Amino acid sequence: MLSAVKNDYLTQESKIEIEIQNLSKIYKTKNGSFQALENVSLYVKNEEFVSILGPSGCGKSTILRILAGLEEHTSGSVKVSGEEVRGPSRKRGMVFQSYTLFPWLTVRENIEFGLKLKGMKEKERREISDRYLELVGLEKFANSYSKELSGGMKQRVAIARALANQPEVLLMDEPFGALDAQTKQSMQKLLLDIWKKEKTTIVFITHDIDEALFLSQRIYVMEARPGRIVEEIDADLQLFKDGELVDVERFMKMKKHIISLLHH
Ligand SMILES: Nc1ncnc2c1ncn2[C@@H]1O[C@H](COP(=O)(O)OP(=O)(O)OP(=O)(O)O)[C@@H](O)[C@H]1O
Repeated sequence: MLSAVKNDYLTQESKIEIEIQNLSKIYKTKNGSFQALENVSLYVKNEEFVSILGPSGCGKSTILRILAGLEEHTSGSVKVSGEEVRGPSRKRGMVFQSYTLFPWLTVRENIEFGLKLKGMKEKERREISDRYLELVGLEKFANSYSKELSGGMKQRVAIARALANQPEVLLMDEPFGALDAQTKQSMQKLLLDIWKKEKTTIVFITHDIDEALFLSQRIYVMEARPGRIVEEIDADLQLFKDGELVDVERFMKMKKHIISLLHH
């Protein structure tokens, strides 16, 4: 069982980008209140890819919304880059499961949206959108509208849009949850490539064990009622090579262990 932040990370070289200490969240409801999170503590190092895995309703999205500054917490401390989170910030990019592109804007305009808001000049915006269009392989669709794209393509635009703002952390809430298995797999591979190239710190929410093991360096496993972290798992174990599972035995062992935690 792990209910507190590991202490040994303080001795490691990488800087801590996200630090959550004893986070609790109580929602006010019609009939009173509902405790969604209890004493959640976790950390994410700079350039790390960390997943939060847990059953439906355990509070994964609540953690992400709090990190994004979209939801207030009841108690505890939530710091990103050393600063207490007090509201939304462009330093934290979000990618949700449902496609949140502006339908009246082209792919390029969607990617440039935040940059335009910041007052960036067109030439500079264009250079950035070109770079991210290329990164997600959508150069040919720069002038298309959201309705002309497949689900996977829309998520690629959403990722490009989030990254174009140069966030310090990328918060991803089941971004591939609505995609078919094949598209999901290719998106996972693309995301890993992007993460390696861009060196972004990523917090990834999922209830899919295979996905968490494939993508993450570390996984926080949660249980529900109230939402708590039950274990922190080191997943960075060369289970995969070039996107293919190479250590089947170890993978199955870890998967079984996580299933036992989820059914605990
Ligand atoms: N605004 C709200 N008011 C009251 N209760 C809420 C609110 N938002 C979430 N909850 C409750 O808090 C709990 C955690 O919700 P949350 O969406 O964070 O879970 P989750 O793990 O992301 O679930 P899923 O995987 O299904 O998206 C759930 O029981 C949910 O019903």
